[in-house]
Amino acid sequence: MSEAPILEVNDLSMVFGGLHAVDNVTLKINKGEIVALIGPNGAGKTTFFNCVTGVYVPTHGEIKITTPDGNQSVLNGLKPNIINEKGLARTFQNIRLFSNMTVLENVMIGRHQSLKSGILSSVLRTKKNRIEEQKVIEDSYEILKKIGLEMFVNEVASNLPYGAQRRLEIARAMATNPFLLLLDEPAAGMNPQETNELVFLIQKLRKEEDISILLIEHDMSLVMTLSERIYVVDYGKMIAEGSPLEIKNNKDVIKAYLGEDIDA
Ligand SMILES: Nc1ncnc2c1ncn2[C@@H]1O[C@H](COP(=O)(O)OP(=O)(O)OP(=O)(O)O)[C@@H](O)[C@H]1O
Repeated sequence: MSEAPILEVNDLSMVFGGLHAVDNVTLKINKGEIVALIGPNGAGKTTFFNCVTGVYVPTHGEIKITTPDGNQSVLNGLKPNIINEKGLARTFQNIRLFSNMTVLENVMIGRHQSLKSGILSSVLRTKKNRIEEQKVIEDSYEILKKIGLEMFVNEVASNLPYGAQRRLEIARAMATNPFLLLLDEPAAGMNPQETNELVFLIQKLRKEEDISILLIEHDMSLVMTLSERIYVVDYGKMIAEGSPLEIKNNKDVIKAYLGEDIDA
């Protein structure tokens, strides 16, 4: 019997006033896949992410996950922190780091949710709390090593080169121990070398950390290189789904992108 998809979104709609930002979208992600969600500006991609990660409660539809231990749950109506605890982590279109904190501290914030000590033991600095805090520091450093940012460990986040700041966001998301990572335009603003490093990093995370990835991206070369499957939305509606080759040759997609460069 084949495994259940780790994410299954059925007939999802999000209506703002009269605007159908997401209109009856169905999408699934299987374990270990790298999947892209693409579409012209304003097509509804970020709104879709916001529904899946609990920022918005969808107007209609169901969002269901199957965790690596086989537990299924419906995410509709859950708060973002609860969805994060269930194993979905995301990054945002615009960098959202704690810019005055160090690189390590930014990752530790993501990691802290795994702390089991209560507030009282944190205040009293009990032995259990001190041990957990040390573990958070060690785990956070290990994550920075995996992402290739350990050389910046004590640097203030805002001092990092742009591409490294974007990777730090991924590190912070990874600190919450996700099985599914949602990346919203991870290559936005990157130069070609930073984009190449990002491609390598995403492939490495999938391979070594046993996670799946759903990404929104306008850089078609990156999308075509990384994705096994691509979903295309336009005006909130799903207009195509397929392999990179199928999507490249799809007439509806070419029409939606008319005037935009979809050559890999
Ligand atoms: N909170 C909101 N209230 C009202 N309208 C919204 C809201 N959020 C998004 N929209 C509208 O929904 C539509 C889809 O926006 P969304 O940001 O999801 O598109 P997108 O595909 O991510 O675009 P881009 O590629 O430019 O980031 C747009 O018309 C946008 O103006």
